[in-house]
Amino acid sequence: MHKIASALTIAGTDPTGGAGIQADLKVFQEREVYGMSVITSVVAQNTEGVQDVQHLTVDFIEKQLDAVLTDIPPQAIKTGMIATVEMMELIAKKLKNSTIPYVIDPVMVAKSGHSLMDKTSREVIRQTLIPLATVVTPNVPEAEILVGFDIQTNDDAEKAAKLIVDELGAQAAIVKGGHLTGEAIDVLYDGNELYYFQSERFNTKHTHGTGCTFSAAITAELAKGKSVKDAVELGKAYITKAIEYPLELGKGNGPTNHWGYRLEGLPAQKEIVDK
Ligand SMILES: Nc1ncnc2c1ncn2[C@@H]1O[C@H](COP(=O)(O)OP(=O)(O)O)[C@@H](O)[C@H]1O
Ligand SMILES: Cc1ncc(COP(=O)(O)O)c(N)n1
Repeated sequence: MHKIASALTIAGTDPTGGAGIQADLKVFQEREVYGMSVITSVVAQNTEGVQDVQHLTVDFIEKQLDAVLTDIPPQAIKTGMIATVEMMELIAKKLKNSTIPYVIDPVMVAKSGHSLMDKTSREVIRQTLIPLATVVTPNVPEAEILVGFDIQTNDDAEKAAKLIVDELGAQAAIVKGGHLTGEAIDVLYDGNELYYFQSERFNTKHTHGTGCTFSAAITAELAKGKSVKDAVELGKAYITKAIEYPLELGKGNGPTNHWGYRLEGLPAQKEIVDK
C-alpha cells in the first residue's frame, strides 16, 4: 500500500481537455497527487469558444460531494466554475467548518467571452465563499469585480490582493497579471507579506485554461503540505512552462502543455525524482 495526498476539484467541464475539471485532473496527476472531481456544470466548449452549458442540480452536486467527502477526504480542495448562487451556498455549507486548504479560482468569464457565472453570483461569491478561502486566484477582470476598482498597474494589483484578504476575509489572494501587458507578474498577499511572481510574457494564443491549470497546481502543492507561498511558486513555474511550450492542438486558443515543465524542471521536481 502506498500513501498519497489527494486533492478535489469542484468545477465545470471542458470536453477538449484544456480547461475546467479535465485540466485540473491532468495537473493533479502530473504533480503526483490523487485527483478527484465533482462536476458543477457540463460545458460544451472547445478551443474556439463555449457552445452551451448545462448546470447539474444542487441536489446532485451535493450527492457527488458527499460521495467524495465521506470516503476519501482530500488534503486540498479547489473550486473553479460555480455558476449559480445555489451552488455557492451548497459549497459554503459543506466547507464552512472544514480545515482543508481551499483554493478559489473565481471563474467568471471564459477567455472566449462567454459568461460562466451569473451576475448575482459575482456579488454572492464575496460573502459566501471568499471568506472560506486559503487562497483566491482572480485574474484582473475577476479581481476588478471582487474589489470594485480598475486594475492597471502592479500597485493596483497589490491593493486588490490586500483588499481581498483584509476586507473580504480570504487568508491569501494572488492577482494574476495574464491580462496586463509587459512581464507576466502575479501579486500574492498572504496577510503578512506581498510577493511578486514574475515570468517572461510569451506571445501565444495557446492560453485556454491557464487559470485552471495554475490554481490546480497550487492546490496540488497545498495537498502535499506546502505553504501558500511555496505552492504559488511551484504553480507559477508549472504554468509558465505549460505556456512556453504550447501543443499544436485546436483551431482557436489551444491548450497548455502539462509536460512543459519536464523539459526544464520545476523547483520541486528533484523531490519527485528522489522519491
Ligand atoms: N502570455 C503569457 N505568458 C506568460 N505567462 C502568462 C501568459 N498569460 C498568462 N500567464 C500566466 O498564467 C497564469 C494564469 O493567468 P491568467 O491567464 O490571467 O488567468 P485566467 O485564465 O484566469 O485568465 C498567471 O500566472 C499568468 O501570469
Ligand atoms: C469549465 C471551465 N472552467 C473554466 C474556464 C476558464 O478558462 P479560460 O478562461 O482559459 O477559458 C473554462 N473555459 N471552462
